Amino acid sequence: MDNAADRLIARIRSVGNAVVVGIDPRPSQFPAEIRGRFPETRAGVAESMRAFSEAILDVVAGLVPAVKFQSAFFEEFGPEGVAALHQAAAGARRRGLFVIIDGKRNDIGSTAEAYARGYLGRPPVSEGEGPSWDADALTINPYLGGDGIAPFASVASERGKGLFVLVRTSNPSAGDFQDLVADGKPIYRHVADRLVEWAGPLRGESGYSALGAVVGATYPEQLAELRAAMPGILFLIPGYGAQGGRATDIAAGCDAQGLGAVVNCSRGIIFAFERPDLRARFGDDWRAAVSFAVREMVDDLAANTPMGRLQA
Ligand SMILES: O=C(O)c1cc(=O)[nH]c(=O)n1[C@@H]1O[C@H](COP(=O)(O)O)[C@@H](O)[C@H]1O
Repeated sequence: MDNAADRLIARIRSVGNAVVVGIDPRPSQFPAEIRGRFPETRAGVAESMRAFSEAILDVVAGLVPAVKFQSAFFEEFGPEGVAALHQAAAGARRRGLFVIIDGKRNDIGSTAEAYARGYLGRPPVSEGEGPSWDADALTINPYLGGDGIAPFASVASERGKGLFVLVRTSNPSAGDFQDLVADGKPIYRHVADRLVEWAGPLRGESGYSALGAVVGATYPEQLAELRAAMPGILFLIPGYGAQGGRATDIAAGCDAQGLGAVVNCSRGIIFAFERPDLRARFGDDWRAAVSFAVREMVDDLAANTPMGRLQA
């Protein structure tokens, strides 16, 4: 079974950047062309989310290595929304993208097993049935400790899948609990240190583990501290763009070759057509604005972080 970190790094090398396009579909912001096509019923909005996601995937496939689907926006619309997520994730895989489902799941070990089988493995159904979700990677929450992580790590190892564990989140209240000091170090450092232990058995040929960490772009000091404390751990870095994180803040999250991190941007890319400068430039061609925003982010990261070395 191949290793998810190796697979993601191979895609990063092949496209020359480590941008993750975040698909966080907010229907009220969809282009009129898509909004006008579907009724405002639950099923209609879910259909519009599928159509919008597919259009974004058409634009970004071949430009970036990975996409991250924010499950919340799909779950909001019930079973129809979840079905739209399922179809969109399958569409991303068909286009050769590495698919991260952002569900921030976890629970007690025996329940976590079901999440792990569901998102990354196989449910107990007859052989002819495929996996339920077949994501390449899932975001998970470490609050329950080691027995909540173990089932995910075991399925990830068996099935060549990846995990991103919340270590230092990007939100304003991140420090409420994560910064509390226990036994001489903040909680996020405890999580980081345990994660390094959990990640060891999932290390791939690239030197990076399939068990990675979520570290926000909005706390650059902690990002640099965690990079030094967590060699061999891939970082999923959200917070670029709409939350204020800049490329210069992210630079310390990479290794000397420009590897070691993938950088998510959701609103800043998928709704780039709302920007007055891009509206003036591309008019109603909203896909062109999205494509421009991806290239702009790639260039920004290449110019201001070691990720420029990925283009060599
Ligand atoms: O796990 C995540 O992806 C995540 C962790 C975190 O600390 N901060 C964070 O913003 N995210 C997610 O990353 C995305 C950020 O979206 P934008 O702010 O629109 O780029 C959203 O889907 C968030 O739920």
